[in-house]
Amino acid sequence: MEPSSSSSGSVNGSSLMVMTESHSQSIVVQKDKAVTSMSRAYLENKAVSDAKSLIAELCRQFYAMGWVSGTGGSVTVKVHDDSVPRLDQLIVMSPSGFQKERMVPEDMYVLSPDGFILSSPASKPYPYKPPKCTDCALLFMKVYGMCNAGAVIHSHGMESCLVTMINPFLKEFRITHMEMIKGIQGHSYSDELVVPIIENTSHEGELTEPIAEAIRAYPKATAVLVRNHGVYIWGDSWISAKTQAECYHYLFDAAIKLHQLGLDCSAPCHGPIGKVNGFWGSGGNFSRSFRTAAFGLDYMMEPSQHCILLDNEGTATPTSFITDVLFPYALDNVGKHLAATYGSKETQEDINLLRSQIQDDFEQGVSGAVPIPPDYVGKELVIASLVANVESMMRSDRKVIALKQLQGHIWRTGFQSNELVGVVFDDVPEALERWDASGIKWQQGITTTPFCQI
Ligand SMILES: CSC[C@@H](O)[C@@H](O)C(=O)COP(=O)(O)O
Ligand SMILES: [Zn+2]
Repeated sequence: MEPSSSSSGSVNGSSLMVMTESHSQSIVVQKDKAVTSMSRAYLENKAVSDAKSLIAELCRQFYAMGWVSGTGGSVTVKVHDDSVPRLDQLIVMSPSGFQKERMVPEDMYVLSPDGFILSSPASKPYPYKPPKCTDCALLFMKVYGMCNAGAVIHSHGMESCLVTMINPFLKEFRITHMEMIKGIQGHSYSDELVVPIIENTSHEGELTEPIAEAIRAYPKATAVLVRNHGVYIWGDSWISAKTQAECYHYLFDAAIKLHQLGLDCSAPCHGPIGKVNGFWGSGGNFSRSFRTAAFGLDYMMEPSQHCILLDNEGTATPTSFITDVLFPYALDNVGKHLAATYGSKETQEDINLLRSQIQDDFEQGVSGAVPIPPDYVGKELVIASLVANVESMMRSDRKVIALKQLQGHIWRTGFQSNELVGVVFDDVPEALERWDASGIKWQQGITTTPFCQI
């Protein structure tokens, strides 16, 4: 095998001059005024050659799994060196247009931490093309920079492509209640895993900014799907990236198969998908999975024949508004609200409902229920015990009408006094106006919080 040669080049578009000679002891990278000297010995040390061998081995495995066939897909890892912070570690990338299962360590590129090619593979005779670093290099550098990753895998696995085609309008893949979700960094079994979907472009490099935007919008994500193309997956180390890639592919495959069975992977119960006037929705979770599609697909609705029923949480308004604003507001204001409206018919009805709920809770042994004293002990003591019960119910996220009704009244006061200001997704007002103009009926389908109108 011919030795690797050093060469000039950059994958990040900055000016660069690399001065190398095959016998020299160091490689000098001059970009603008900064000059970096890199020992040739360091570029050829064991850690670098281990990283090159690792990529060759991973590509053979990924080829066998159908992730990198037809030269598609690509892999990059950082050169592991305990003494160097991850952001300063050298980077190894696979070559472009190369049959992945036939790659050897000498075919790899070595890049500086900021994306300058420090070492290129030697040319090979016809019918090989002149060597070129992977077209994914810019994307890989972006992921390294934004996510402090240790490795990135770009897969063309069929499941990662098909899962983006089930609904061409969806901008997210969502799945929940699958054991393999635990394999994704920061997720547990019952979490909802959300993977952003970006649109494909003619050239791989043009995906760089859309991927960066998706990473900014989904800080928890460790993968981005590219519609009709494949997926980018990263992790702290090559082991983490590989493990997650296996889990992601499993979950994409599961979602496709569940869909074929008419089942919805984004609903906790994985119940039947409901068909809504020409496009698929899901039984219990239509709005979350399909919010993007729903707000864009009104041309499929026939005026006056149907009504769009909108959920609030995650559909019209971000879930974070409910969890971070509305719930804390109700918690903070329950005592104040009860004290201010204690004598009103509405609040007395709320209190009666709570009394009867708490009575049931006692009988059924629900923990956290605090006895409510009779009225004659005085308003203050009654309110104190009501507040304790409401706090306990909210901590356990109880879905009982007694709680929801009281919360609704507290939020109504908050909206009326402008202490609360509603938030809706950007596309909601425009969609509602369009539906109104087209005669399409719509309704906010809030059953448990009737007064929480945004
Ligand atoms: C089947 S060719 C696919 C390529 O155009 C690209 O999508 C890809 O993933 C691999 O790019 P490469 O430059 O060969 O590393
Ligand atoms: Zn690709």
